[in-house]
Amino acid sequence: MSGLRIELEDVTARHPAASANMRAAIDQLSLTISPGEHVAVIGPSGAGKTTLLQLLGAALKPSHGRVLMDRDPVWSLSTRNLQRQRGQLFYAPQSPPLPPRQRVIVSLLAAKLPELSLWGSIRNLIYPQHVDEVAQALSQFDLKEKLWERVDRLSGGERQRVGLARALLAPAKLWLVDEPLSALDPTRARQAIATLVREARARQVTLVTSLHQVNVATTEFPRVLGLRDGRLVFDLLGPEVTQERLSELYAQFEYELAQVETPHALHEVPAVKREIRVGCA
Ligand SMILES: Nc1ncnc2c1ncn2[C@@H]1O[C@H](COP(=O)(O)OP(=O)(O)OP(=O)(O)O)[C@@H](O)[C@H]1O
Repeated sequence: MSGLRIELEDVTARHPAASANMRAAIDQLSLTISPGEHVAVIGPSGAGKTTLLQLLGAALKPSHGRVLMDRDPVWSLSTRNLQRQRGQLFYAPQSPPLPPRQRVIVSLLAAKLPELSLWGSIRNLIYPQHVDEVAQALSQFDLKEKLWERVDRLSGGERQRVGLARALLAPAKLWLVDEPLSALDPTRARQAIATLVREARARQVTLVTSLHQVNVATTEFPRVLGLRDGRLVFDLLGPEVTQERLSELYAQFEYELAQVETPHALHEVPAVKREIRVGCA
């Protein structure tokens, strides 16, 4: 399966709940992402990173401009064809909405739904299939022992990694991953992103990830987009993202940049920190 080509043509977007006097969340943005490309999106809080991923995933309709997937303008497609296009995407939100009482295995199998028949989907809920495939995906994120665990008995970091492991099961040509490292300590974060990038490359899928960890973006991703106030400040190769460029992008938000761990600090992290445990039943 090869990756999806995706284009934004002069796109402006507002959230339906945003007040009328608020600036557009994405403002006149044009962009082409080639099949199989790996792109990181960085920028201060509120820059529009999540909104950009929602636009790329045809989850938010632009108020102006066009979104094209494999050259098809998605918002001109019939409902059926739009659904078919969406079936080619995998979207991992920052906090994966995993049903609390569900087993991890069932949560991962849900990612396969676009390729399963109705009967296959129902059967999977009652008698989970593809156990080896799910175990393999979990082991990539060091979670193999959690296969039959309930989702609400996982830590925040484990839930986030389960959310990422779902990508490996999805029959998708485009992975859109929103801040995948927010609940992970630096060591786990580095492992998780390396796995994501490696598996995306092996499958030739297009990967777009928003990140707060600037050093991870510039070292792991060949292309880095700098977003601020809904506008593209830069579109550069990873090594071209200099300190000056970052200072410009994060001006007045330097404290966000300061919180991002440096590659040097990464080596100093001695061990995996405890991850926050949430929602224990
Ligand atoms: N559901 C929503 N309703 C109304 N406004 C929204 C909504 N989601 C985001 N916005 C607004 O759109 C703008 C861009 O938000 P977005 O979440 O895309 O930024 P971000 O770069 O992902 O931020 P963060 O790094 O904090 O997650 C912000 O001004 C935000 O307040």
